[in-house]
Amino acid sequence: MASCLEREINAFLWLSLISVTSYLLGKLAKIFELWRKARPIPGPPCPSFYGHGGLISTSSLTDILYAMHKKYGGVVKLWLGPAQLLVSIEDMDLIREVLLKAEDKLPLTGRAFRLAFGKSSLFISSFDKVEHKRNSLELKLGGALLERAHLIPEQIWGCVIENAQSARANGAVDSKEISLHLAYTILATTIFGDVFLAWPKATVYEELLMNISKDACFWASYSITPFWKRDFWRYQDSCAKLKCLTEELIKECRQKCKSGFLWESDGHDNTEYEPCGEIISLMFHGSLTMAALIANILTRLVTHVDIQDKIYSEIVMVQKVGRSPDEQNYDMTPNLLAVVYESARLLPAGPLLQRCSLQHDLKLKDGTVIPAGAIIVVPVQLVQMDSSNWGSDALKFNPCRFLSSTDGRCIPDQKETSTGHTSSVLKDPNEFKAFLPFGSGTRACIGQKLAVLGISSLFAALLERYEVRLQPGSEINPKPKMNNCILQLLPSPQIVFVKRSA
Ligand code: HEM
Repeated sequence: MASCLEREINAFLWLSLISVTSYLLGKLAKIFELWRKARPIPGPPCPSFYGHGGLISTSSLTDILYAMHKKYGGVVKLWLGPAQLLVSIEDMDLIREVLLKAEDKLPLTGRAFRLAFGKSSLFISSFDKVEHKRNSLELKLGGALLERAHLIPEQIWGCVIENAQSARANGAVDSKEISLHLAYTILATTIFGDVFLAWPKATVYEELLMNISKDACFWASYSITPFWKRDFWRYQDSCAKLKCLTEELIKECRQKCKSGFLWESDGHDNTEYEPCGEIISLMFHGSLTMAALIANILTRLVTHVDIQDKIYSEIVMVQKVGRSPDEQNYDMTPNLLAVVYESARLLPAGPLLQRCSLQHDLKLKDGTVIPAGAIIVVPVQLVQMDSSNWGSDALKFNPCRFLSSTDGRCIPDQKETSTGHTSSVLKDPNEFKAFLPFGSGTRACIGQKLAVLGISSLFAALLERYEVRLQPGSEINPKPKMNNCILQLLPSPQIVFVKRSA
């Protein structure tokens, strides 16, 4: 009896040993396979078993990639660990191909959103799981919601500015703070409509969202969720409160407006549709990215007063012609839109676009094979400031590059202002292969149109009423830095909105 039991234990132990060993051997085989496949990709030799991790901890990844691309060409590999390969693509011919073919995203982004806001079918790794939701949301964002973003009542912006200025003794406002508030108001009013404008908890909601956005990347960076940390639970508590408020707002919207836009199930599956996580994720990503762009535009306008004056002339011109409310101002205000695009070019939302192909190796037309699971990045900040893509003034703020003019100029003159005709025509930004602030390909931003229209309508309303000036003594030479996972100009200048005379 005893020897029978002994034999069974022995058999069990052998089986366990064999399964653990084959599992480890499988893992090892995968690592060797990855090394073999990665070998032809150019890149610096690995300094240790742990790869180039040490290099990355001492300087910014963008700076490292700049040096590596200069030395090794348009495709470069770096090892972040023995089994973690990063491949950076700077070659313009390959970028669009990669962004089209590499359909998945890194799991970390999805993790940050899931940890903060719960289940969402947007901002997740696998393209297969996100494809349907992307398509249906893109339709909604490009239809009725786009119109709402364009038609936000202009008086709202007056109230926002006046309240912000009166809260400060010297009347100057911090450009980053006001931009966050403006972006949040555009997006929330677009998504929730008039219900949001009358909602008494809008300020509390904004504070919670902004506080959470400061910590989201930090808590998601833990590979094991830090349940033992008190601050983590405080963070989770704020996330739960935000979720409750969102549910409350959605409920109110459902009651007050019969046709919701984002919170209706599109009938794709029979499972109960849960819009909360999705709406908070959109509010989170949209508010932060739009705020960064608004702050950037404000900084450009106070430092390029001539351009600000020209945009004002353009807006006056549009008023003279008479703008109908359902008209989208794409062809009416080319100079304003050129400023929006040029600001987005010089300061994209993040320094890198990231992708991966979870299941399959990626074969590119130049013969490069990127192994499945490798982290693929496009150093968008480098690409958008590269003189070989943008000419010798690539580092300069020059909105004219997005304009073509029948007479060779790009800004309206006195005569055009009085007649109401402009000779400037906005070029399609997609004509520029190296213009990627909203990404490109299968996982490109689906909010691009909404963001551009919302922001240009905002600036049309603001500049019509106010002149934006730099507060004397405020720092005007900010450097782009990563803040809450978004590239921003820090420190943000103090600005004053001076009311124009009637
Ligand atoms: C200035 C504002 C914005 C910027 C600069 C921006 C930028 C980006 C970028 C760079 C990506 C990744 C693209 C890629 O990997 O190819 C992205 C993804 C995304 N954006 Fe935006 N975005 C902005 C506003 C918005 C808004 C207002 C919305 C919606 C309300 C939105 C919705 C999305 C969604 C859903 C994705 C994820 C797409 C996916 O993973 O499949 N974005 N955005």
